Amino acid sequence: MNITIVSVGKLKEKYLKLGIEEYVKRLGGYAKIDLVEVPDEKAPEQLSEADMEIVKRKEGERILAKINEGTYVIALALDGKMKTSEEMAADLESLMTYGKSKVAFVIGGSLGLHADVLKRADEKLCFGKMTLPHQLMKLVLVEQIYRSFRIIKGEPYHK
Ligand SMILES: C[S@@+](CC[C@H](N)C(=O)[O-])C[C@H]1O[C@@H](n2cnc3c(N)ncnc32)[C@H](O)[C@@H]1O
Repeated sequence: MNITIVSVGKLKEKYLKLGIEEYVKRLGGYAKIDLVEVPDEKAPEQLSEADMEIVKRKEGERILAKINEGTYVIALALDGKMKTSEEMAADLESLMTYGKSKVAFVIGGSLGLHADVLKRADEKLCFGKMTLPHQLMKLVLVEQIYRSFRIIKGEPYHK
């Protein structure tokens, strides 16, 4: 499976970089993982609704430019569907079974994802009701993708 994770903004914190690199390395035996970062749009604290829409739209256009046709898109969103790790593994396995071997996970910037990205998405996935910073979200996501492959392969993984 070819997995792309498209996220907004550059990952700066070393501890997150190291954690993500570790899981990407572990995933190497199961899937090809590409991490794509698109530039974030500068967004001052006080923005009108119209300005927020502009920021999200610009970031959204950059995200969509990185997604090829035929790719199955999973947008990470707070109003998405919550799954257990076993359900996520089963869903990834059925995507592979039905020939959907290119999957892109998309993580929004500080204002979230634009409606156009959500429209392009085949599903929306939620990791719980709490908002995580997008860079930490990326670490949690790669760990869960790794866990999914361990579950798919029936390999031991601490609970
Ligand atoms: C800081 S959050 C943005 C919060 C923004 N207010 C919103 O409603 O989307 C940045 C991104 O991280 C992802 N994210 C953060 N927490 C999440 C969660 N619990 N479940 C799924 N995605 C999450 C989403 O992709 C979100 O767009």
